Amino acid sequence: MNRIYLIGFMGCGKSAVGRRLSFLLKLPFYDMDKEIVRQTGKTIPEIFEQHGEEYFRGLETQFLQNFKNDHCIISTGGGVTMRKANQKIMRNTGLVLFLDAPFREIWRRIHRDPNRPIVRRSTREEIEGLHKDRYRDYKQTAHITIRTEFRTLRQITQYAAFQVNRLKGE
Ligand SMILES: Nc1ncnc2c1ncn2[C@@H]1O[C@H](COP(=O)(O)OP(=O)(O)O)[C@@H](O)[C@H]1O
Ligand SMILES: O=C(O)C1=C[C@@H](OP(=O)(O)O)[C@@H](O)[C@H](O)C1
Ligand SMILES: [Mg+2]
Repeated sequence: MNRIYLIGFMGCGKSAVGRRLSFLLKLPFYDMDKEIVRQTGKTIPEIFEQHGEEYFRGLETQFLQNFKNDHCIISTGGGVTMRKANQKIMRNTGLVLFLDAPFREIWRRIHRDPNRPIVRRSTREEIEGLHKDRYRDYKQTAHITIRTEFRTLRQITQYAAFQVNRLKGE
């Protein structure tokens, strides 16, 4: 339980909250997407275009299987819960926080972002369907669900830190 994983749909705030939470809790921060970009030397869109989504999903699992650091915060990619093996690794090696943001807010944040290949190739309806399809996996993988609606990044970060300290008995 030494790691803190942030899970949730694209645009829910995993990377933004993860960075802030690492500062607040004085823990190292890793963004899974950025680690994959660093390891491959390719952007996420390039990996999708050159190797396909399934190859990218394998890189996510490899990251979780090979990652050795403890006492850190890891912001995952929004699709990491698609594989049960990934769910199991996260639940067994850390505290999993699900950032549960409303779809209309998610769409406002991501619909123009060129760095999310799944958004670029999909309609709003398809992305909303993906959000619905993945919701149960997020809930089942998480130890704690944090609803982000009507909360600022600062409030979400402080609440996440409170929950982490509460569960760690500090
Ligand atoms: N609670 C929030 N309030 C306002 N903006 C937010 C909030 N959470 C995330 N954002 C913004 O939304 C965008 C997507 O956030 P990001 O952390 O990249 O999401 P994820 O890593 O979950 O895909 C970023 O520009 C981020 O600053
Ligand atoms: O939801 C997904 O399948 C994905 C989410 C992305 O990360 P963010 O959730 O940080 O956007 C990134 O891993 C990739 O584009 C696939
Ligand atoms: Mg992110």
